[in-house]
Amino acid sequence: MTSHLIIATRESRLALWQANHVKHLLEMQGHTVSLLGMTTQGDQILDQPLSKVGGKGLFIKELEVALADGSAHIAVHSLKDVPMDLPEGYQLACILEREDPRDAWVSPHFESLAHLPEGAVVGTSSLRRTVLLQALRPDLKIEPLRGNLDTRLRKLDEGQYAGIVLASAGLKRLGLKDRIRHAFALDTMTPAAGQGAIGIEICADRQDLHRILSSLNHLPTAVQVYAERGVSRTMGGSCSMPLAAHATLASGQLSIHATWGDPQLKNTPLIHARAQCTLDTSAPDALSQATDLGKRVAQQLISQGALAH
Ligand SMILES: NCc1[nH]cc(CCC(=O)O)c1CC(=O)O
Repeated sequence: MTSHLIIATRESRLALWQANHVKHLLEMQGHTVSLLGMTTQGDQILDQPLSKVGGKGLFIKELEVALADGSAHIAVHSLKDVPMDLPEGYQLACILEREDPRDAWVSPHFESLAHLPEGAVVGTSSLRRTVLLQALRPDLKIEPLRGNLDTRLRKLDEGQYAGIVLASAGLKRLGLKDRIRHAFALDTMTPAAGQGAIGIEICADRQDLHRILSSLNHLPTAVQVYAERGVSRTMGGSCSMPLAAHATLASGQLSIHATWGDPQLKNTPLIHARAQCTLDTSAPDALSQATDLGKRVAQQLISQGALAH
C-alpha cells in the first residue's frame, strides 16, 4: 500500500538536501511525499557554541512537535545531531547508508595542518574538533565558528580563519567536494558518533510508518552507528563533551575506536580505547550487540580516567 507522507525538515541547504533525498527514496517505492520546512532554535541561536545553549535537542524539538500534532509524519535528521535518548514517544525508524564519515580540512591557502604557520587561527565550535586539533598542533588558535555550511564557508572566505574543519559528508552532499583539501585520518581526527549518517524519526506508535521506512534501513551503517552511539550514551555524551567514536564493519567484525578529551580543554592527553567483536548483522539483536560494544569501549575510556556525565 502506498501513502502520502509529509517530511518535517530544517531549512538549511544540507537539511533540505537530506529531506529531498529521503523524498526521492520514498517516491521510488510509490509513495507521494511533500516537505514541511521549519526553523528550529538551533538555527536561530548562532552567536554561541551549541555546548553552551543546550545541545543537540535544539535542532529537532520543533520537528518532533510537528510529528506529534500530525502536521508531519517523519523527520529527517543528520544522525550526529540526534540526542542519544529521544523523548518518550519518539523513535528512530531507520538509518540510511552513510556518506563519508571523515572530517575535512577546508582552507583557501594551506594544503594541510602541517602547512599552517605557528599560531594560525582555525575555526570550529566543536569541542571534539578543538581537542583533536590541539593534540595535533598545540600552537594553533582555535576560534568559534557556527552557522550552516554556507555561512561557515563564507566566514572562511572572508579571511577570518586560516582554515576550518567540516564534515566531509555535508560538503559532498551539497556539491562542495572541491572545497575539501583532504579528509583527515580516522584515527587522529576521529569523527563524532553517527557523523555522515541520516536518521529518520517517527512517533513510536506509528507501526505503519515503521514498516514503510524499514525498507530504507541500511543495516551495516545501522550497526556501526549504534556502536558509536553506545559510546556516547554510556559517557552521557553531548556537545559539551569532547568525544569521538568511529566504528567499521568488515568480514563480520565490528571494530570501534573512541577518543575522549578533557572538556575544560586543559592540556591533558587524549584518552583512546578500541574494541571489536564478531557480529552477524542478520541476528535479531544485532543493534543491541553493537550498542553493547560501544558501551564496552566507553567503560575502557572511563577506566583510563575519562569522566562520564
Ligand atoms: N553539527 C552540524 C552538522 N550536523 C551534520 C553535519 C554534517 C553532515 C553529517 O555529519 O551527516 C554538520 C556540519 C558539520 O559538522 O560540519
